[in-house]
Amino acid sequence: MTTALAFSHVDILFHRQNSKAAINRALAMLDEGGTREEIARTTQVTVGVADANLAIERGEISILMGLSGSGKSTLLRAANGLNKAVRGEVQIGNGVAYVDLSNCDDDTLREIRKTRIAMVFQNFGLLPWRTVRDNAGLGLELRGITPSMRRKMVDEKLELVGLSRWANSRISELSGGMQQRVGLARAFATDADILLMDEPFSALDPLIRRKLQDELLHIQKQLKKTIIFVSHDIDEALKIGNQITIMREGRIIQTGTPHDILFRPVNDYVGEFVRHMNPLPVLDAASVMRGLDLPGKTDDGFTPIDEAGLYRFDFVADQVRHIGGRVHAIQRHMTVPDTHTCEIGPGLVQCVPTGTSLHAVALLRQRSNMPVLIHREGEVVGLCDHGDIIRGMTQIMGG
Ligand SMILES: Nc1ncnc2c1ncn2[C@@H]1O[C@H](COP(=O)(O)OP(=O)(O)OP(=O)(O)O)[C@@H](O)[C@H]1O
Repeated sequence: MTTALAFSHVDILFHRQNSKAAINRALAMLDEGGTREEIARTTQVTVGVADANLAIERGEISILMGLSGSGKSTLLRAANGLNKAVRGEVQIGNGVAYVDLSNCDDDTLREIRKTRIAMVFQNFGLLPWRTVRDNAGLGLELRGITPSMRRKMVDEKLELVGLSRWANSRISELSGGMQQRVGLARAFATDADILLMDEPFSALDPLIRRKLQDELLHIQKQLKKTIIFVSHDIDEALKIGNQITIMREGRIIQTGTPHDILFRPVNDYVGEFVRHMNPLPVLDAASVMRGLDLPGKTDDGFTPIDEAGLYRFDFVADQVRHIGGRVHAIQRHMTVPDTHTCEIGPGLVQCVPTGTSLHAVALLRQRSNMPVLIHREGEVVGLCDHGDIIRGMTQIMGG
């Protein structure tokens, strides 16, 4: 069971007096295809979310995107029961069974909110007079975690965001960007496995924002929480999301990977959203690689890997050989390599998983000065040389 949270045919409607009759009338109109405006005019009911279906896998970052009023926050708040679905189910999984948040009793809901889900708001609501450690531990304190346990949990997270030596400083002594990092540490310090983030970075200047996105990805790599993240910003969504959902007027228009949203938009509305995006960060090795003939398609049992035919891959010995006889060892990365930290010697052939970004592949090509091999679960399936990288980029950019 890998789904952490699933919305199934969820309708969330608002009526000032919470009139059942008005809401039922609005539901009937929804079913007949009535628009939000028609429903509001006839019944005074606001359609927050209509017929939302979305499954979020454990350990993924799922982004809700859309224009103002499209229903992002309303759907997010249904994930911790702050908004109740008037119809449909919001299922939260615990690895064994699912609980329907819109129909469970108050004790169950309270327990789930206390142990499973944490909400992170814009600017994180830090308390300036408290220390960094006490701010980062606020959520744990509210949950009644003991001071010694709290300290251990918080100090680990402060280390992850590089703020260990500021633990005893007051928030007001920190720069804006550092304060936001305390907020991130706090979000991740809770023992909740699901984080709901409502535009946490939206008020920040672009440079700090990009840095915090990097921090978020860095922490997430280690902690693997399930995150639902509301954003207005398609660049942010494509950078940090494993899954992106585009909403319009309360309805989900498309859900998919960043690649799907960018290259397979379901309609012009989604297409317009991504039209001005730079697609490069989303391209991965699999989208540009050349398939390798394996093994021994050639007379001598080797497969050429560069365009000039100087280097050949020996599938059996797991080596690359120059036609002059020189052997080049292969450095296999079983997970996507971090190009900031990994050392690449010239002449050492890099072999990376299919999900490695084109940007990383291009860097590895440049630093090793050798074509880059691509593997799927350990089996070499393709390669990227200069020509493949450039061809991939120009095709995507419409060249
Ligand atoms: N508690 C509420 N009572 C009445 N209407 C509500 C309530 N919460 C949300 N709405 C309405 O539901 C619709 C969706 O709002 P929501 O806040 O989810 O949009 P959003 O996409 O998050 O917008 P933004 O990006 O501006 O935050 C809007 O028409 C809003 O006015």
